Amino acid sequence: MSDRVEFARMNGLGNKILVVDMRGRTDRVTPAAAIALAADPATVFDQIMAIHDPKLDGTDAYIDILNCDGSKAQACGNGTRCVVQALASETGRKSFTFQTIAGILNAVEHQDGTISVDMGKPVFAWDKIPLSEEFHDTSRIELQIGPIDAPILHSPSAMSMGNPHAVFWVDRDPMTYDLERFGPLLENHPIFPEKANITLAQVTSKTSMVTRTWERGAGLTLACGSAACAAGVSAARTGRTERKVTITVASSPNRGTLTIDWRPDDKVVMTGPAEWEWSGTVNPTTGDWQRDESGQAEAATP
Ligand SMILES: N[C@@H](CCC[C@H](N)C(=O)O)C(=O)O
Repeated sequence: MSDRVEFARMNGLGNKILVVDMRGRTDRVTPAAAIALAADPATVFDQIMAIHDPKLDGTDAYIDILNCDGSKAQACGNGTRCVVQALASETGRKSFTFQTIAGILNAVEHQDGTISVDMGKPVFAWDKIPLSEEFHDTSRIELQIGPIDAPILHSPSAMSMGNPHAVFWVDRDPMTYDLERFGPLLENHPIFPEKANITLAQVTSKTSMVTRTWERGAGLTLACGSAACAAGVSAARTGRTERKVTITVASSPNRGTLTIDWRPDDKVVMTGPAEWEWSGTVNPTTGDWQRDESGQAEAATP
């Protein structure tokens, strides 16, 4: 087994993704490799999407997801779009089925280059999100930050999109809140035994919202796809919007957008772009890496 594999530096609305090709191997990208790659300014990333051989009939690949702190994640919407773009470019195929620790994901690349991922069904039960306290109604849980009589953020909607999310409803642009300060406090709050991704969501019409996310295991990122799904579903669930919304991700370059459609069959479909930046090789155990000389000119292979 070679000590190096191919990888691509990609992004989904600015969410920094490394797509690592682990097919044909039995080893894994180690947390140590992830931490080393995240510490290098040239390879700094939010999530690694490691593509493995399929484990289940009917699937195209098993995807392992690592945050930049080396922890595992159950879902990564922006990263999944990057994997689709990489594999579509390699194979010419347009639709794929992946297995992750959270379940099966179907995805398709459209004619215009955008990619739709069926992110599965949302989960609202308090012990499945999970929360550490019983809440009959998780669409508005007791949690606040700031002065007790004038909280800055309060009563988020909690849910799982495979991974845990809390969505705080705000009435002005999410960029005007000090999420860098509140994010770590909320991510690590004891109410979230497995921590949580923290999103600020401003509803701007029945079909549009603006979001910004502090990610579990990654901190302030430019975009988070599963958080956009959580915000879209939570907004519809609480009657703030319709079930199909356009989400402007406030922190992404040029305030990019994702479409979130919570379909009648309960599946959440996220649609948006993915972008290849450059390719190289990496040692999945140590994180030692090298950029392809001709990387800029190559097609988007993982
Ligand atoms: N950026 C991702 C979410 C990544 C996982 C998250 N940090 C977690 O630990 O749950 C996305 O686009 O969904």
